[in-house]
Amino acid sequence: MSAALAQESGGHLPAISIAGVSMVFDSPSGPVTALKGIDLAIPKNRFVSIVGRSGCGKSTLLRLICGLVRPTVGQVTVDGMTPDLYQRDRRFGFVFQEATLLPWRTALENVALPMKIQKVVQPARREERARELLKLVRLQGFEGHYPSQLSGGMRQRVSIARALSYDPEILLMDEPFGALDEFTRQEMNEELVRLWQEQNRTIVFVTHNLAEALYLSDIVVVMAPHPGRVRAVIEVDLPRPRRAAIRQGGDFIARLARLEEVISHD
Ligand SMILES: Nc1ncnc2c1ncn2[C@@H]1O[C@H](COP(=O)(O)OP(=O)(O)OP(=O)(O)O)[C@@H](O)[C@H]1O
Repeated sequence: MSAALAQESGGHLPAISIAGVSMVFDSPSGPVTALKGIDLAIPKNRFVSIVGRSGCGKSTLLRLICGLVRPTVGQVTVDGMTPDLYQRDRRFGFVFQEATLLPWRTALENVALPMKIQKVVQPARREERARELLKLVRLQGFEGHYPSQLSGGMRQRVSIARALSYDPEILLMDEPFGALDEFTRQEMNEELVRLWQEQNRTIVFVTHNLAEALYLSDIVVVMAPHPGRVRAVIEVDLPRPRRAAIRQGGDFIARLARLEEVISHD
């Protein structure tokens, strides 16, 4: 466990513990070491971003956390259990870069669907809950719209509402705003900060955008490539609640410059 993060978790069981993890993939040109010697403890209810150059293993780390792949060496535990068990018992919420909505279902139906498939909410409550969630992401009035009738930002809001539908304690987000224009991206950042502040959840958020990582996070994990490893774990002690204007402040700009320096240290 990283000392900084262990301290951050106040000595309690972290939400996610990654201990001595290495991940080697077979490829036609030989083995690829995607991750090497990763030790990381992600505390409960914190917003943690993972940043780093392309190919440094950010997505692989997320896939290990949710049990989509198993480490070659080392151990991943989520709330004290294996990722598989956690996924079966409690479930992660996922949001990916592309809003993977079903085009033939309305926004309301897309949000309600996981509750139906996973039978986690009483049938009579599903529609009501889907409506509440769409309201939470400020999409009231768009319940009957199909994905093709929504903007990219709106589709990502539907994805977030859908990920929250079965009330996951841990939300895994892989470049969720990467395909959005800068203005919509900042708007979505503010929405996510608001949502996170209203609800207690652990969020692990992968991004290439350092300003986004700083603005959103309590902790930024900086990774380095070849092989993928943790270069630094940075605590972001900017006050909360955070408003968009904080990005123009000297404190924020100085932190951003330091973060850029750490990343470009290859
Ligand atoms: N299934 C796989 N088979 C072989 N190699 C893989 C596989 N998945 C990932 N890799 C390799 O592992 C390394 C890390 O990939 P990963 O996608 O985790 O990086 P990333 O930091 O998320 O990259 P990006 O920022 O470009 O999305 C890369 O060299 C990639 O080619």
